[in-house]
Amino acid sequence: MPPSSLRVVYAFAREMHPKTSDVFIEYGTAGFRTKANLLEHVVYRMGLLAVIRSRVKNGRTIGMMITASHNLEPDNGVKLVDPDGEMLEQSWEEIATRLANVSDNDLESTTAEIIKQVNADMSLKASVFIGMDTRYTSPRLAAAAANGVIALKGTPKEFGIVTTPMLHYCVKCRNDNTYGTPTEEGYYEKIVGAFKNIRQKLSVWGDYDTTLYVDGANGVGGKKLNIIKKSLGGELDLKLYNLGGNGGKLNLNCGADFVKVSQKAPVGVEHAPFQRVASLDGDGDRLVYYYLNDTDKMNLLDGDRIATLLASYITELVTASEAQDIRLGLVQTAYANGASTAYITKHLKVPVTCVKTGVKHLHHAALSYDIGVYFEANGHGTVIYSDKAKKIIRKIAQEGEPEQRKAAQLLLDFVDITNETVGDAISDLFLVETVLCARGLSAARWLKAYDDLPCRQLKVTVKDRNAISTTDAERQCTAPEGLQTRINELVAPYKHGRSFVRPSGTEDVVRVYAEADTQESADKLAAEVAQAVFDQAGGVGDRPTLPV
Ligand SMILES: CC(=O)N[C@H]1[C@@H](OP(=O)(O)O)O[C@H](CO)[C@@H](O)[C@@H]1O
Ligand SMILES: [Mg+2]
Repeated sequence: MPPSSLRVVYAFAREMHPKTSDVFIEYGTAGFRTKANLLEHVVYRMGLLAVIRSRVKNGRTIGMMITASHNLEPDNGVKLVDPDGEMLEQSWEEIATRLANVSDNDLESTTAEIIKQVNADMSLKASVFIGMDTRYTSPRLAAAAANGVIALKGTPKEFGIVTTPMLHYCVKCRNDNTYGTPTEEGYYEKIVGAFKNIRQKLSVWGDYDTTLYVDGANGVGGKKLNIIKKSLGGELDLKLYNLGGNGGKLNLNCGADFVKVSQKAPVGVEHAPFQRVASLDGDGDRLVYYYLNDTDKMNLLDGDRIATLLASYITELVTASEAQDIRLGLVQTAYANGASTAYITKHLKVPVTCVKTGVKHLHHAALSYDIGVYFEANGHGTVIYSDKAKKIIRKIAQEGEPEQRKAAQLLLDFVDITNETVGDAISDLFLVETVLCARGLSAARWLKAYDDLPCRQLKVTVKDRNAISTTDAERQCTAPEGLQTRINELVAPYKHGRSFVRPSGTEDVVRVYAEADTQESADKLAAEVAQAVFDQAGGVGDRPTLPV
């Protein structure tokens, strides 16, 4: 593109999407995320970057999702999706951060530098898919994103309101047409179609009940399930709550993050004793289950439970199909409940890898297995199957003995229900429902697999959260000096005690995690560690207090 026309682009940027704040913003665990009114120039610039990225990838499609996931309504964010539907390559996060923070005056020269640095051929075509969540600030930001794409002569395609995983799926399909059709309808056809297929092969038995309550977090996931619901026939009877009507506010006292962190039932959902409820987050990429018993006690089935359920069913099918040479493994983070890790290694006898927080790390580690199941405890995860594994299973489904064929065919449906690009609440919900149905399980019986260790998460506000450094998949703290020694001293007296701290990548806080043999102990240990963080890492505001 000749420099004169680029000049017009930057003049337009200054005029239409000026940088109005000097607050430094970083491409974090899940892209840029902050107050929506600070983001317009960032999103416009990510439109520019998406075009450059598409050209570096020979014109393959890149995705842009406007969302702040489980954050409250005033926040928003943007994340980029790479051509295979995975998160943006990590080495580009620093480039994204640089471009987002330069002054309007330096935007032109910095963009030129980046084009040179990544060796982008700006004469190539570029394609960018743009999706957004239901926040009222999203349409304006999506328009800024499209303006950025057009500015560098890329072609934007706007998907309107979609879940984050739907956008990942569409990007993958656009670049690999064997995966499916790159539209919302194509997503329903593949994922919901495979669920209906598998359910016709399984009979409803035992304690499984086809009624499922859903907490939609007043976000996009519930809205999409409302569309899907009509096509499910009698296979699954969805009762949907928190669909965004009746004044329900996005993620406010509801949704997967609220349920997981507070260990409380969300508002806006009717409850019946022992009725299982699936709770989604605001952009439909996280899922947890829970039920209340007859005394209204909360029983949570989180990402660790979903991972173990899926891994054990896949193992069962792989064994029944007699597929040889398929190595299944599970990936977790330090937030995984210690009891789940023990159950996976000792009972399921499946290897476990522990990685840093953030789906990109889990996804990456899962790639080293033939079948990799990865979940964050908060319910974000999926299963990925290598080409080798798929090929072996397909062959058995066609050529195996009848019993082997049957198992392999079920496994192929299971693969098709899975959104392999990224954690997906809707796809995961259909996977969980498949396993519960196949095994005749109620939520209460599902919970019996193992007993979670009581745990607690707290947040501490400090002057600079990056003063905290960690190692060993975030389980050990290397700075500030002395903090890890203090944590070790605090943990020592507790039976089954474990605690770690790390700076959040999405909020300006330090997160504290603790588990122990009783809830009282976990709460106390978390508070003690929070105090240590406050004292030794520059706490601001009120010092955390111990539970009374
Ligand atoms: C403890 C926790 O749940 N952390 C979440 C949260 O990251 P933080 O870096 O902890 O803020 O948001 C991420 C993006 O959704 C998610 O990947 C991660 O698991
Ligand atoms: Mg999310």
